Amino acid sequence: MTSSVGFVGWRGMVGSVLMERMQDEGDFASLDPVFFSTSNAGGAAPSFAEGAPALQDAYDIEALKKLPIIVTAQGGDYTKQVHPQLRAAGWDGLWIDAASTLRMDDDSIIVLDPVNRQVIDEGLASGVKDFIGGNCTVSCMLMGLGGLFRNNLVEWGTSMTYQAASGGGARHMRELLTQFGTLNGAVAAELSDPASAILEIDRKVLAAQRGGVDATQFGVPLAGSLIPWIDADLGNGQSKEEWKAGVETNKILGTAAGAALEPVIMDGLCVRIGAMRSHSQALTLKLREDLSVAEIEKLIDADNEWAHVVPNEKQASMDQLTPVAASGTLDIPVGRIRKLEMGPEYISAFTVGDQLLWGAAEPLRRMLKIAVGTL
Ligand SMILES: NC(=O)C1=CN([C@@H]2O[C@H](COP(=O)(O)OP(=O)(O)OC[C@H]3O[C@@H](n4cnc5c(N)ncnc54)[C@H](OP(=O)(O)O)[C@@H]3O)[C@@H](O)[C@H]2O)C=CC1
Ligand SMILES: N[C@@H](CC(=O)OP(=O)(O)O)C(=O)O
Repeated sequence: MTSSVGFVGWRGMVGSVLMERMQDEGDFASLDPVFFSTSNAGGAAPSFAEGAPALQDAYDIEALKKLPIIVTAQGGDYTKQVHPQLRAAGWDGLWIDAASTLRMDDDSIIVLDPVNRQVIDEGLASGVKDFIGGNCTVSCMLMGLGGLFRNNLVEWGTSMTYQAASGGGARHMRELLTQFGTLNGAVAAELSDPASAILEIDRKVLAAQRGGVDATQFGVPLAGSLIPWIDADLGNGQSKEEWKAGVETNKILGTAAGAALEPVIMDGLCVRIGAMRSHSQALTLKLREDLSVAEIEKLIDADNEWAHVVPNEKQASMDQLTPVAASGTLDIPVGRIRKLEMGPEYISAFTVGDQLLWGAAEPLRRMLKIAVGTL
């Protein structure tokens, strides 16, 4: 039997990756998809969905209401506007969403099934209707280090992130490349002359960064630089992206004082860098026990089929622990694992994950399969 599912936001960054994964995995075979658009109602459904009706208006509550499941990667403004209207109209279908809007609501679940399948199953059984994808860095961290978090071994941690341009969306990726092009163009003549002075090249690049690059999306140059702030300013010195690390980690794990998993203190600094895709993070973890590095590596490797340990060696780290290596794959490499000088319970780790896959599209894809009973 096939299930009717409405898709909103299917042509954006997260949505495109989701559609690609669903095609690769043959997911549409068990679905009757209905595609919505905020900008092109009446237009043709995507070519990969043979037989799907024309695009419907994503703001048409009556059309949305007919569907038992809606999957959206349209963004937070859309969720803010449409979700309450749908619920007020009596719709009690499943809402599966990439946006952060509903994540911390009491009656929503953050989905990351390799980490919290039990929470998802219990939620479905008890009538929860809103299933929301987690923040990209949090989801990638828990996929990589689930073996420590899920065994109640982490007392606290800091996550210092290196987040790619793609976290901002398609226009941000394009702007980064345009900026690199502008900088290259500013010194093209000097670069082609091996005898030209490096200080002159450096001066011209800096002049272009300070005066000549298009920074409409990022607000400041990112090419050849970085931006040590992501998402809103909470007014207490913390960015909203940094706040998510603590609250979402605990919500996904279902921690509580006295429960099987104790609350974990997570905080850190989130930084945008000039990588195209895939978010990286350097972690400092205070463990509850003094485990050997070999035991730690074993737990990480054994937790799920996508996390794997990269030996803490120079060449392996350079080859396997980068955005270039991780992008486009579901692998979550975890490396640079060693005991820190602070004491035997303090370890470092470095992990990279494609934030458009495990950080966004894949948990939604899998949640949909759980909802229709195929996972
Ligand atoms: N980017 C990331 O790494 C992550 C994003 N998220 C969340 O997912 C949600 C969607 O993010 P993201 O996919 O990056 O957003 P995008 O901006 O890429 O896409 C959102 C919508 O923009 C519209 N759109 C307008 N112009 C274009 C265009 N030229 N190409 C494609 N779409 C266009 C489309 O709607 P329409 O077809 O109706 O016109 C599309 O569905 C957000 O809530 C975000 O916070 C979550 C985790 C990670
Ligand atoms: N904030 C992330 C991307 C994102 O959309 O996150 P969230 O879903 O938590 O808003 C980034 O900029 O890299």
